[in-house]
Order: sequence, then structure tokens, then C-alpha cells
Amino acid sequence: MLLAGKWVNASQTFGVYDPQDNRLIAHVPLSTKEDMKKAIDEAEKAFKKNKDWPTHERINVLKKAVEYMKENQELYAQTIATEGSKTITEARGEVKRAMQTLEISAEEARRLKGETINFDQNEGSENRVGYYYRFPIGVIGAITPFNDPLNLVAHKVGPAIAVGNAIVVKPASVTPLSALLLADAFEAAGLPEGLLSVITGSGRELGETLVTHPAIKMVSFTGGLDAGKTVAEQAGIKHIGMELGSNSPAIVLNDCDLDEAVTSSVGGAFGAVGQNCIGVQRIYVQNDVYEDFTKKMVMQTKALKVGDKLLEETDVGPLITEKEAMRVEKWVKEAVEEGAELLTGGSRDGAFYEPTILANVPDQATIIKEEIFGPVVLVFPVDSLEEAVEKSNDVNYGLQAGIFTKNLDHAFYAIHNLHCGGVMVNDTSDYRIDEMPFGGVKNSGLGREGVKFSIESMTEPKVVSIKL
Ligand SMILES: NC(=O)c1ccc[n+]([C@@H]2O[C@H](COP(=O)([O-])OP(=O)(O)OC[C@H]3O[C@@H](n4cnc5c(N)ncnc54)[C@H](O)[C@@H]3O)[C@@H](O)[C@H]2O)c1
Ligand SMILES: O=C[C@H](O)CS(=O)(=O)O
Repeated sequence: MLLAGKWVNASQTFGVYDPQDNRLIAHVPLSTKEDMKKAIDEAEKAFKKNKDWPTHERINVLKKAVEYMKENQELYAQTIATEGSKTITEARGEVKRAMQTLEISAEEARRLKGETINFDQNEGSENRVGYYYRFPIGVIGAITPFNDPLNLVAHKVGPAIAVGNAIVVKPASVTPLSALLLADAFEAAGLPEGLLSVITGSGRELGETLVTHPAIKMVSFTGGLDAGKTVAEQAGIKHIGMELGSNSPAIVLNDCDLDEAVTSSVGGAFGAVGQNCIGVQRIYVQNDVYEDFTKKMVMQTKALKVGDKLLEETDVGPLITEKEAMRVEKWVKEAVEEGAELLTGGSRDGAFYEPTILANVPDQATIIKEEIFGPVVLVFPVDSLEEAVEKSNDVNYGLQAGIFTKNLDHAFYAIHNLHCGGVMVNDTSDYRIDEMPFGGVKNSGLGREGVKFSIESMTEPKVVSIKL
């Protein structure tokens, strides 16, 4: 059975398909609960065996993994674009980010520090010196989504390896190949056996075994709210990182560079077919620029090239499955039946869904409150910044938000009053660098990723006091 270029034995396999044409790409192991337990047991043994693995060697392995990815970056890009729904251009961008994520992990490995403690600040402790340092917690259980099948795996594997943890990854069952290729890079880099395993299969089947295993000291989950809730309930008393869904707003004020706001909003709404946790879903535009903004946005949206995701001229490919495209189609139709106005788009062809803009969406519409996770954006006129912020906050998500304004007072009002994990001024919510803290409030998650912040969550402090 061919597995990402290697022949492996597996009792059962499942197919990985290109969502664009349902073409079979590869077979991968349909892992069992026993496979998962075996991988975790091996990870625990490897963690203990390599507990003194020095930082400089961990840094070298991360750097060599990046070198391997650089030498094979087109294979990584083609794999992302084929198994997933990104265009080849978007996929190439993801490979570059994943390599950067691992490079940052190597840098942060060097920076893992503790601090000295002045025990003599307390009367009676004058004869004590000491410090605290951070130690790796053990085996990390990682579960990852389909939409960034390489970089979001790297965001878990890189920090874990950087600080000497072991990690077992369960990638999205529709896009496992990128995670397997990442494992190839670490194998080529000389990562000690057992520190990284990629276990392919269904989250529903394998998730509980991974999450509840006593050797798993942290669950690092990225995915939708429903699955996240299940995982959180199963995890019990252990470290947990939740990177969940969103429904991100952008605010456009009348004092901004309107053309910049339009172009940024089109990219933020329709990049990665809108299958983007920080994609723009709602845009609140100040009344006196609303008509101009929407006209320009409709024009730029109509100009997007929808088609073969492997062609460099394509802007928007298919959604990850036809089922997802049908869900998006249903939500749009419901909104229109409830009174929304379709400004552009609204048609589906298999897994392809036209970039769509809706206006006058009624407050009770599903598409306002839930995460659409597709190429649909809703535009609303507002009288004031205060109204825009209030409406932006009126959903049960809070990952990132954007505001377009040249007025610092307006910017800081939004920064201090938007309830979310990140506010981007003169960018939409769809802005991220892999170093920054990343995560949200409410149903958008628990904790933060971003390499340094993942490292923090994958280590524990140990205090040392020495009585002289
Ligand atoms: N906040 C972030 O950083 C971030 C990044 C990317 C995607 N996401 C979110 O992920 C979602 C889209 O990705 P998706 O469709 O792959 O999400 P999903 O929740 O369907 O699946 C995510 C992962 O969880 C697994 N899974 C599913 N049900 C499970 C269960 N019961 N127990 C254990 N594991 C289970 C899946 O196999 C997959 O590996 C969107 O909601 C998006 O906003 C969030
Ligand atoms: O889908 C959510 C991703 O985390 C956004 S990004 O690709 O990391 O910017």
C-alpha cells in the first residue's frame, strides 16, 4: 500500500481524495485504537529515553527538518493543494509558513528560560538562594484540522520537539498526507524514534483513546467547536489547548483608506475559500461610505478567478467537500428566504461555491451567529463605531477582528472594546504571523498558540530553593 511515497503494511486503509474531482490520491492506514495506544506507549518510552536530549541537538533536528522541507517544498505544496482545498499559490505560502514555524521553534528552544528568585525578600529566608526552570511535560496529544494541513501541525510539533516533549498527532482524516510528510522531514532530520507519531483515521474513533490516555499530559486541539467540546469533556485534569472556530468581524469607518479596506476584505473573506478560522465573515461599514464600499467590494469579488486550484491564476478553489459546499449553499438560501439581499455569488457547482456577498441579513439568520467557514461575507451599514463594536461582539466567538480607520482614538476604542484575542488595525481579522500569540475568547478557544506561547503551555515551571 503506497503511503505518501512509502510502502507500508496496514491491516486496513482509507482513501484520500482530491475534493476538486474526487480523484483518489493515496491510501493511508485506517488506524485502530490499538494503533493509537501503541503510538502513545512508544512516545512515552521515547520521552523517558530522551529526557536528557540536549537543546543544541533539538535545535539541529528542527533546522534539518526545515532543510528537508526546503529541498521538497514543491512536493509539500502540491500535497496541500491536492488533498486540501487551497490553491497551489496558497499552498506554497503555507509551506513557507510551516518552515518558518519550525525555524522559530528552533530559536525559541534556545530561549527556554527560568528566573532566579530572591528568597531573601522574605524575612527568615535570608539563607536561601534559588530559581525556577521550565521542564517538558511529556507526551502531547495533538488533533488538527483540514484547512492548514501542514502549518497547524507544525505549530504543535515544532514547539513540542523544541522543548523535548514527545507528540502524537491525529490529523484531519481528509488531509493526512501533509502531516505524514512533516513526519518524513523529522525522520530525515534524525528525530529519535517514537518522539513523533502521526496516527491517521477518524477523530471520533481515535480521539477518545488519545485524549484520555494517562500518558497524554496535554491535549492540543485545533478544530471546530463541537469536536472541541467533546475533547474538552473527555480530557479531564490535564493541560489543554483549544484553537476553535470563529465568526470574525471587520469594521470600516468613513475616515479610512476605502480602497485598502475593500482589497483587504476581499482577501480576508475569500482567501482559502473562506475556510479560514480568522476569515472575515461580517463587515460593519459606516453609513456614508457603505454604498461605495459595497460597490467596490462586489466588483473585486466578481473579478476573482474560481477554478482549478492547481493553476497559478486561480484565486478560489473548491471547498473541502461537496457536502460543505451544500451546507454553505443552504445557509445562504435560508438567509435570502428570510430577507437577505444577494449582492453577488450564490451559486454552487459540486464542491465549488461562488464567492458570495449578502446584505440586509436579518438578525436571526444562522449565517450571522454561526461560523460559515466558506466563501460568504455579510455587509452591514452602521451609524457609529460604538454600534459596530456592539454588533461585532454579539456572537459567541471572539478570535480576531479588524478595523479600518486613520483615527487613533477610534482604533483604541475598538482595541479596548472588541471582545476577542486579537485586533488588527487597518487589516482585517485575517492577519497572523506565526510568532504572535494566537487564540480567542468565548467559543473561539482556550489558551494561545504562536510558538513561544505553545512552548509555555507544553512546559511546567519547577522551583528550586537551596538553603545554605
Ligand atoms: N482557532 C484556530 O487556530 C483554528 C485553525 C484552523 C481551523 N480552526 C477551526 O477548525 C474548524 C475546521 O476544521 P475541521 O473541519 O477539520 O474541524 P473538525 O472539528 O471537524 O475536525 C478537527 C479535528 O478534530 C477531529 N475530530 C472530529 N471529531 C472529533 C471527536 N469527536 N474527538 C476527537 N477528534 C475529533 C477531526 O478528525 C480533525 O482531526 C473550523 O471551526 C475552524 O474555525 C480553528
Ligand atoms: O484557519 C485558521 C488559521 O490558523 C489561520 S492561519 O492560516 O494560521 O493564518
